Amino acid sequence: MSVPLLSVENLNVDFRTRSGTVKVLNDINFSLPKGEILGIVGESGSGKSVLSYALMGLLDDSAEIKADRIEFGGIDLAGPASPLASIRGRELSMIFQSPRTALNPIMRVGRQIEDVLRRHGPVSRANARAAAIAALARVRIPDPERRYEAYPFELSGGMCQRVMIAMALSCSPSLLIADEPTTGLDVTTQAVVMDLIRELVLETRMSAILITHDLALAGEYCDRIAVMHAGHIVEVAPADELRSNFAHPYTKGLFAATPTAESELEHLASIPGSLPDLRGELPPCRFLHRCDRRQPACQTAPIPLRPIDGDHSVRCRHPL
Ligand SMILES: Nc1ncnc2c1ncn2[C@@H]1O[C@H](COP(=O)(O)OP(=O)(O)OP(=O)(O)O)[C@@H](O)[C@H]1O
Repeated sequence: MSVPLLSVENLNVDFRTRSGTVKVLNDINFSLPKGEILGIVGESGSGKSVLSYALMGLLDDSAEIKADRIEFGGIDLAGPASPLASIRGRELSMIFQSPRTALNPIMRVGRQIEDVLRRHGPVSRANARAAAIAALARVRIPDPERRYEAYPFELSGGMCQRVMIAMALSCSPSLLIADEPTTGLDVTTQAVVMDLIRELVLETRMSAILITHDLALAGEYCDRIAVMHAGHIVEVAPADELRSNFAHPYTKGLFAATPTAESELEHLASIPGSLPDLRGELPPCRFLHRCDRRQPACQTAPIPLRPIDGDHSVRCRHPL
């Protein structure tokens, strides 16, 4: 098997707060080959954004990050001399939800791209404008010379997200992390933005992590999907395998709650209960109190993510 672009082993993130330690991520393990799109899916509060911020080194000082290994392109990102700050924006890039708020409202979008190029890339002042226009053209923005001059408020939400993608890709990163990149966009624009991300991944052989609460979106655009619940990866599998052979009761619940072209609204089921409070003692299975398959053995630690078939792993004592 080829060496993955990113390997994460036993990543844990706690936050120190006035009301105690919040154990947000626990025993996170996954790897990402070159050219693959990995979806990270889970309901709100499951830890998807904290995971992406931890990988980007963007968590604030209240976060305590521990990992046995985070290796990116052969570089150790978990050690004390992590070069993360110097590769962020260049090798590792991120796009966020709400592109309009991520862009500077009083600066022309072309100049914002130029700034990124000049900060991270080998682009001279004389070439920056042409390079920024080329970056806009690459994300299929029509009439890029004219759009270079636009302010964010003059562009639609979909166009702003393309500008963000242009900025993120301007230095040809090896990994793009997209955190809910289509939130707030209408369905047609969502598809245009996701098609663009997929095309660019294929074109450049970069890898991508798509963070989303939308299992259907992940199923359509990702090669593999990791399902998160309350700070654990509870299941990971190739997208098709997950759809046809999900093994974790939480994944089953997520599928039952996900609309499809055929499903009718009244047949969608919500997942019972809510995420556990992440302060204080937590059971080894954080889904325990919501699960209709729980058994006494589910209270016995540890419950690791273990392979059940090829590239398919599950963290459950009593899988489906
Ligand atoms: N700075 C912080 N201090 C304490 N707890 C935090 C902090 N940041 C995040 N959390 C907690 O971490 C958990 C995971 O949050 P996160 O934002 O990663 O969830 P998410 O899955 O991305 O949700 P959403 O889809 O709503 O963005 C939540 O319980 C949240 O309250």
